[in-house]
Amino acid sequence: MTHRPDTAVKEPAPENPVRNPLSLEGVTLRYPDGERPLTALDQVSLEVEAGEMVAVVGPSGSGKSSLLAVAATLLRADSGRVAVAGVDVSTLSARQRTRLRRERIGIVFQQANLLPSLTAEEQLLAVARLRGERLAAARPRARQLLESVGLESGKWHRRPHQLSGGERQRVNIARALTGGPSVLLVDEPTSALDRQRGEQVVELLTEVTRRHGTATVLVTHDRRAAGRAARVLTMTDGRLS
Ligand SMILES: Nc1ncnc2c1ncn2[C@@H]1O[C@H](COP(=O)(O)OP(=O)(O)OP(=O)(O)O)[C@@H](O)[C@H]1O
Repeated sequence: MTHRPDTAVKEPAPENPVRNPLSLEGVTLRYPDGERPLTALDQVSLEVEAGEMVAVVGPSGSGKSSLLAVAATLLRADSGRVAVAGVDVSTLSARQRTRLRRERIGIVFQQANLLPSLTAEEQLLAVARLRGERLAAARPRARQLLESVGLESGKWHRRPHQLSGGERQRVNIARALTGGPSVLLVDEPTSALDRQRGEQVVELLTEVTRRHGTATVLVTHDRRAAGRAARVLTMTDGRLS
């Protein structure tokens, strides 16, 4: 059986993107570390526009993942302002932050953190269900997304262990796009992949950013991958330049 995407289901219109999808102003983040707290982010400011991909490079321990965690509203900044889709996240309750994250932010981690017992399609449906979507609407959208990230329809019913690393990362990206996010945060998506597959995934991210109009932040050690971004910023000891 072949699965044809329902062409009546539209992607979020990139021509009508959210204004100010992601903005960080003078953000500082400290972790408790013995006597003196460790400053992981030091007055970091960053604005990413809809349809723009910004790469963040820098040595290990410089604060790249911390930046993503703060932008994802998973960690609260000690000072400064983080706004997602124009909303200052410090004004929100924990519940409102979770909702904002579900509705506005797509997150792609280093390893594709897929649920082992679910098929590719079910990974996306599980997210749609959390968002309260009906299966009848969610299924065609899930299939459209899987198709748009280049996963062949014959593989939509495979579980993660039956997919290659590159295919898993495609499912991971499709899952992150399920809610039609304004912001896409991506942490080292190529680290588990060989060079060719890594390049394909970065190519896919540039395409997704353009087509879905996301404000994308790509954290990577890979200078070549970073070169595909509109801007490349460097993190050094918690400072972004
Ligand atoms: N939960 C934590 N508690 C205390 N210190 C932490 C915690 N998480 C990270 N750090 C420290 O904060 C600094 C920044 O870490 P972060 O993970 O953001 O760096 P990174 O640039 O993403 O590194 P890598 O490239 O190795 O993933 C490091 O010095 C790290 O040891």
